[in-house]
Amino acid sequence: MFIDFEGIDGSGKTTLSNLLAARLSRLGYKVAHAREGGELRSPIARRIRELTRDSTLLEMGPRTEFFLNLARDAQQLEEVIIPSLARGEVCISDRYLYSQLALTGGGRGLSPGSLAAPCELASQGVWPDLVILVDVEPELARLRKRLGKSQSGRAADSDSRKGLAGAGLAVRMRESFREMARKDPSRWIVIENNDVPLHVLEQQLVDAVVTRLQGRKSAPPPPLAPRAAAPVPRTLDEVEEHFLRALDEVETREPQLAVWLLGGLPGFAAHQRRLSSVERFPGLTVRSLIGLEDEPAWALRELLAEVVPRDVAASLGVSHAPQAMALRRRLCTEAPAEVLSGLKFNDSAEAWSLREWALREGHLSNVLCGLAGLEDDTAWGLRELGVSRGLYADVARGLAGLTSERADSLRQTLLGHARLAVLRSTDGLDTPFARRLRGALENKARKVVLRSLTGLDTAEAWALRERGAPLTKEALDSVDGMDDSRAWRLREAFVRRWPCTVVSSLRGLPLTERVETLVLHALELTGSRLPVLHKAYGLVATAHAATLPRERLMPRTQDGDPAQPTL
Ligand SMILES: Nc1ncnc2c1ncn2[C@@H]1O[C@H](COP(=O)(O)OP(=O)(O)OP(=O)(O)O)[C@@H](O)[C@H]1O
Ligand SMILES: Cc1cn([C@H]2C[C@H](O)[C@@H](COP(=O)(O)O)O2)c(=O)[nH]c1=O
Repeated sequence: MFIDFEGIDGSGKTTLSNLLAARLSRLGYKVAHAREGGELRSPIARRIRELTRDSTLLEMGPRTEFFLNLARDAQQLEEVIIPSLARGEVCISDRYLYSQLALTGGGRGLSPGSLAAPCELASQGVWPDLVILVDVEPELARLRKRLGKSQSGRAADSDSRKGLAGAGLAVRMRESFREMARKDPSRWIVIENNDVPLHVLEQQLVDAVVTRLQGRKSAPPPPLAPRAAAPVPRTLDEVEEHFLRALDEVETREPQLAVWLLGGLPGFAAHQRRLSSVERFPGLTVRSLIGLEDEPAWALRELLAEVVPRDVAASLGVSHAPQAMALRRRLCTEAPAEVLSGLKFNDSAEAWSLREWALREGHLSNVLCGLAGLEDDTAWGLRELGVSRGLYADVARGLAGLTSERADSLRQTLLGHARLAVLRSTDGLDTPFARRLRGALENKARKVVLRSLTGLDTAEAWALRERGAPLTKEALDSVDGMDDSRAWRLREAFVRRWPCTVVSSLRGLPLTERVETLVLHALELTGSRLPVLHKAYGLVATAHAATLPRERLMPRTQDGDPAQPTL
């Protein structure tokens, strides 16, 4: 029997397909996983995968990508799947040709009819007996994926061609997968992976598969009790209560995700939750302090500095506060990368003394990344050294914030080596070079181009946003905190398509009636689902923190004294 798992990135295919393989083996079935632990079995398929992910190959067209992906699947089929099926095994695959139909048809917009014949050729007529669509809200998939990356120490923005089109691609692919499942219900099973514990999903899956393996006419998978629709807040004042209730539920299923969702949230409620998670997840808890500079945040960082130094250093972001600099001096040996990247836009003598120390210790590439915003001779000398040593991407990262001709001329030099890093270095800048580069890469790296518009109020920026908004949410990310009428028009026009991003783009604005109406509308449209509720709470908590006196932010003991975090 051939079983294929499909779904968007981060939907849980690898997790669930591995769990199924292990359970079936324990039940005595002979099982082969064609991509155990996420690694394709065929070495040739792995090589092709590397090619499709290479972020230097921005010119790769959708047809080339399609044929490469078909080649990868054809090779897996020939080398792994067909031999396994011939041995009478249950063969499990984590993606097959359906992924290519969803990517190239739904995602990239090529006519689905034209893709059928090449897929048929690649398949040799072998199609799965059962396809399991792991369906998930794209925003939740992204949150889980980022959490997973943070926990495994992988960089959140590590470059890959994947994702460069923007998050809208996953939304379109999801629609395409759902459509395929709807049209072929005897082959496809849909497993919803939003708010059901993994062990429940695993059991549901095992039951459905064993039913088929025993030759029983497969009933549709046992439906889970339908989730009661969450009540929707009626005012912004009710958002906190709704969010905290939802967070309690997440905590029972995915405790790490519950901590991750506290990221950057100011205020008493979030701090209280950090205190209760700090013992179990000290690193994640302290990372959730990013952007916070209140007393409880400093106290927690102090407490954890020796326990999770890298996480504490990362939680400082690019803060220039004296407490941040004192912690960086303490942590530089254990966490050089985090400390040095936190020195962006920091021209103080203290920052330079940390950089000098780091150079003596051989951390040139980390120093280069932290030079953003600095134009003095020493910074330029280091950049020249970086170029001479081939550290192109690090030099490019350290050009962020610079608008001089000299900066643009270096960007031009670096373009042949590190295009995406150069593009990112133009974030928020309106220079002739930045405009040219955005024009050249708009259709090749739409996400990065749109993100680079953050805060820009130019005709070029608005035109790019208008063109990008129907395709992907990052067009809305770049209007974060803007009160401009064009920003409002975009938000109101796209709230149905990108509700989460529309809500988060309001963060930093005062809670006016217009803000309230739009946020409540987004919550209504989405049935107050967690990702939108999370963003809504972010903006409410931020607005309240900006108006409350500092001491009100301190968690208090029952006697009214400031609570001290303890381990
Ligand atoms: N129900 C769940 N509860 C908790 N964590 C989950 C759940 N489903 C998925 N995850 C987590 O989400 C992340 C993504 O899952 P996974 O790697 O299995 O997805 P995937 O579909 O294989 O993604 P990709 O296609 O990008 O490889 C992992 O860190 C996984 O542990
Ligand atoms: C570029 C891109 C691809 N996909 C899909 C389509 C492909 O089959 C797979 C390849 O990725 P994997 O990590 O080897 O599973 O992913 C996608 O979902 N999003 C993209 O941007």
